[in-house]
Amino acid sequence: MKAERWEGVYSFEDSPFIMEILTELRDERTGPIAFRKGLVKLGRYMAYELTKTMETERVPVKTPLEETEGVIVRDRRNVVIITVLRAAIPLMEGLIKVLDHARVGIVSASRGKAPKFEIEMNYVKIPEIRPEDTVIIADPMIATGSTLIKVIDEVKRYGKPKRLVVVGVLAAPEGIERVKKAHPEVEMFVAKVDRELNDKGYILPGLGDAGDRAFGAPIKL
Ligand SMILES: O=P(O)(O)OC[C@H]1O[C@H](OP(=O)(O)OP(=O)(O)O)[C@H](O)[C@@H]1O
Ligand SMILES: O=c1cc[nH]c(=O)[nH]1
Ligand SMILES: [Mg+2]
Repeated sequence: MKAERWEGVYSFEDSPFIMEILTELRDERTGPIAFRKGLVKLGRYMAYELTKTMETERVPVKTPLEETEGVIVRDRRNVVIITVLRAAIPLMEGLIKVLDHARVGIVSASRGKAPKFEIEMNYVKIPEIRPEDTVIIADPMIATGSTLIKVIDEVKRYGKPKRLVVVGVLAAPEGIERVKKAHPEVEMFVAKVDRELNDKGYILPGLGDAGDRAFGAPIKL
């Protein structure tokens, strides 16, 4: 895990396994089945990395032979995962394999076209957020940051957690800047910080439209 140039922002370029998964996700030849599987794998591995930043507790444990000392990851018991539709569905599936006690919130967020990138958010189901909770917002792409800012604004209405963490695949520097400006306390864990955005708001080199790659492009009726 590598600290980025923004406080509380981390990437995983030093993890060959995460970089291999990212490479497969980027590859235009990767179809939806492998793309979804890649997101699940990445979610699981990033959750495992996240547990290294969580509070632990030493506990007594009795083996069949004698008593010894064990460990529990205390914070793992108090997790809320917020899944940002659509592309975060497989990412959440991976995260919850490690963070299996998690309560889950679902929000829809659909980004409009450039240059306004208005966010439509019309489905919001979020559980109560308690002071001991680590809230993990799962969204694979942080591009302009507009989606994330709107989701965090909404999440904060449900309570003040111990930690507010974003788990994503790729982030653009512009998006990180905007999110950190709006919500400085947010921590961000992404596989990689990419170069820039193009004029349509896509991350470069990126992986394309994460929702479409995972589930197929929707049609307008
Ligand atoms: O940082 P931003 O510029 O706001 O863009 C990022 C958002 O774009 C994608 O969602 P999209 O709106 O394409 O919805 P989808 O997952 O349904 O395709 C992605 O999953 C993020 O939620
Ligand atoms: O590159 C991008 C930017 C926003 N949303 C995506 O799915 N991909
Ligand atoms: Mg999309």
